[in-house]
Amino acid sequence: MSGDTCVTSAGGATQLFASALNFLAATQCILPDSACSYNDEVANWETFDFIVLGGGSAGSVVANRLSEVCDWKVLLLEAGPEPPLEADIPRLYRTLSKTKYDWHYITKSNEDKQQALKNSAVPWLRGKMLGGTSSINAMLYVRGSDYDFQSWFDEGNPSWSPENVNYYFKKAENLQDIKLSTDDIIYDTYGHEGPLVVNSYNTTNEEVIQNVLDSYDYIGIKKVPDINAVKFQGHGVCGKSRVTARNGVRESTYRAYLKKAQNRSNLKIITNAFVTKILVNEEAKAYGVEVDINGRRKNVLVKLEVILSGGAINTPQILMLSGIGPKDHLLSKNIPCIVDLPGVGKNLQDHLSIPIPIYVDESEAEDIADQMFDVAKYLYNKTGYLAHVFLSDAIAFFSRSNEMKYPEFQSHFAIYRKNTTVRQFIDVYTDDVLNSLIRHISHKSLFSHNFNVLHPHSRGKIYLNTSNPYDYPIIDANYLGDERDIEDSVDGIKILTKIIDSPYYKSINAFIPRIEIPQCNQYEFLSDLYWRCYVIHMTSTMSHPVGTAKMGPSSADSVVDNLLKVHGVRGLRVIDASVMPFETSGNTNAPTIMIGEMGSDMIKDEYLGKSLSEDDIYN
Ligand SMILES: Cc1cc2nc3c(=O)[nH]c(=O)nc-3n(C[C@H](O)[C@H](O)[C@H](O)COP(=O)(O)OP(=O)(O)OC[C@H]3O[C@@H](n4cnc5c(N)ncnc54)[C@H](O)[C@@H]3O)c2cc1C
Repeated sequence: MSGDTCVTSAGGATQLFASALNFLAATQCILPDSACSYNDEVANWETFDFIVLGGGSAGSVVANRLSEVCDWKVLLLEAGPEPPLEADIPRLYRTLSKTKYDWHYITKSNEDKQQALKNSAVPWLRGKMLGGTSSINAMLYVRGSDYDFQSWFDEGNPSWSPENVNYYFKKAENLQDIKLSTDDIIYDTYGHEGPLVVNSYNTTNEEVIQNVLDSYDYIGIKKVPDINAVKFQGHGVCGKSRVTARNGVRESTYRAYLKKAQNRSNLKIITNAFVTKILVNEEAKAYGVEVDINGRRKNVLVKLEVILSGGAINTPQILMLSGIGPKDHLLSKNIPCIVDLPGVGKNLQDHLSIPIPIYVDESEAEDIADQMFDVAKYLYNKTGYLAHVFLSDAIAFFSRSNEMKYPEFQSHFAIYRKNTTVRQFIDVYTDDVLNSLIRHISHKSLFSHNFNVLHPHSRGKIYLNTSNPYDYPIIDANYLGDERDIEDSVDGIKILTKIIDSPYYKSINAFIPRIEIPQCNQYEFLSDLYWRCYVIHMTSTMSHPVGTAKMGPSSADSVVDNLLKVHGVRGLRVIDASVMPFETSGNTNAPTIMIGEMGSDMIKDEYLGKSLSEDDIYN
C-alpha cells in the first residue's frame, strides 16, 4: 500500500460551493494528511486468516481491531475508493451524493403513498468508499437509549445488555470537548482513550440554536447539557448533539480506525474491490470470497472467518448471492440454496423523516461574500460554516406520555437563511411540492424541523432483482405499511408544532406554511386530517436502514446469533447495522461502531481466549 500522495476532489460540487472547492483543491496539501491510494495487491487464491468485506462504519473498526493481533493476516475489501476531500470538510458532504462515492440506491415506488416524492420513491444515499456511510453522513453522535439495548437483550441476545453495550461505546470513544469534560457526569459517560474522536462542532449558529433549544424546553422537552449523558425523562430532552468531528474535520471510521492501522504489515486494504459472493462449500463453511478488483475476478481464501460488513442493503444481497437466504426466492433466481435462512433481507426498518417547515423573520441573509470569508476561516482554523453540516447540532427526543422510558420521536433542526439555496437539500420532492415548500425563502428564513418516528412498526424487505451481483437489489421499504406509523406521526407532529407558540418563535413571527399537495388540498389546514395526509405523502428517510440480517436465537426469523455468526454457516459473521433487531432511539452510526467493537472482541475471545480487560463482559 502506498500512502504518500494527496487526496483528490470528487469534482461533483454544486454551484454554491464550486469556487470554494476550487480554492480548497488548490490548497489541498495543507488540509489534513491522507493516504491516497490503496494499491496493495492480492494474489488469486491468496489465503488470509480473516477477510473483512466492506470498509464502512463497522468494517473499518473490525479491520483495525483484528489486525491488532500481529499473528493474524487480515484482508479488507472495499468496493469504493478512498474518500475525497469533500468527505473531510463537513459542509461539503452533500456534494458527494450521486457521485462514484455513493451507491445511489432508490426504494421501490410506493403505490398509493409518498405521492409528494418524485416517482413516489426515496433515494437512499450510502457511502461507497473507505469509511462507508460514516464518510458521507451528518456526523451526529447519538448512542440511543438503554431501552433499545434491553430490547435487543430481551429478544434472546444475552451479550447485548445495556451494560455491555455501554462498555463498547466507551471503548470506541475519545471525548475531546474540554469544556464538557469538566462536568463529572458527562466525563464519566464517555470513553477517553478510544480511537474515535467525539466532540462538539467548532462552529454553530449558537444564538439561534440556544433559542430553539429554549423553545423546545418551553413545550416540555427539557434542555440538557448532553444528550448521551442523561436518561430519557418526562416528555423529552433536547440539547446540542455531540458529533464525530476532530477539530472541524470529519471523523469517519476511515480516519479514526483505518488510517491508524494502514501501516500494519498484517493488514491489506484493497479499494475498488467489489465482492461478488462469499464462497461457501457443501458443508456450509465459508472458505473465501470472489471479488472483482478493477475488473479482474479473483478468489481469495480464508482460514478462520469471513466478516460481512456491507451495510443494511449490500449485506443481505451478498448473502443471497452466496446461496444463503430464503430458499424459494434463491431458487427463483437460479441460485442454489446452501442454507435456507428465511430472515435474510427481511425486518428492514428505517426512521421516518417528515419535514416540518417553519418560516421566520430571522437575521440578515448570508451572501456569497460571507461564504467566501468562511472558506478563509476554515482554512485558517477549521471554523466557519464549512465546519458543520447543513443539519444543526440541535436535536430533541420526545414522547407522547411522561410515563415513557424511551423517546418515540426525534426532531432535527436545519436553518436555511433567506435567499439561500435550499433546493439541493430537499430535492426528493416533486417540483410543485418543492416550490411550495420554499416559496417564502426570498424574504424569510426557513427553520426546518425534521420530524422522525424512531420506532416504526412497518417492516420492509430487500430481495434480489436478478442473480447478477452488479444488478441492484430491490428495496421495498414499506414506509407507513402499518397504519400505526401514520397515527404516531400525526400525534408527534402535533406535539412538535406547539413550538411556534413559544416566546422566541412568536417574537420572530413564526408560521407553518401550507404545502400544496394535490391529495391534501381538500383538508382544513393543520387539522388532523391535513397532517395525516401530509404524513402519508411527505414521508421520506432519515437514512437509518437496519435489521436486514437480524440478530436473534432462531434461524426461523433471524440471520445471525448472539455472537453475530450466521445461523447454519461456519466461518461467517455479519458485523454492521443490518444485525440490529430493532432501530435505536436516534442516529445509527454510533451504535454501528459499537457493534464493530463488540463483534471484534467476540472474535478475539473465540480464537485467543478472554481478550477483555474486565472479566465476563459478555456472556
Ligand atoms: C446522508 C446520511 C446521513 C446520516 N447521518 C447520520 C448521522 O448524522 N449520525 C448517525 O449516527 N448516523 C447517520 N447516518 C447513518 C449511519 O451513517 C449508518 O447507519 C452507518 O454508517 C451504517 O454503517 P454500516 O457499517 O452498516 O454500513 P456502511 O457504513 O454503509 O458500510 C458498508 C461498506 O461496505 C461496502 N460494500 C458494500 N457492498 C460491497 C461489496 N459487494 N464489496 C465490497 N464492499 C462493499 C460499502 O461500499 C461501504 O463502504 C446517516 C446516513 C446517511 C446516508
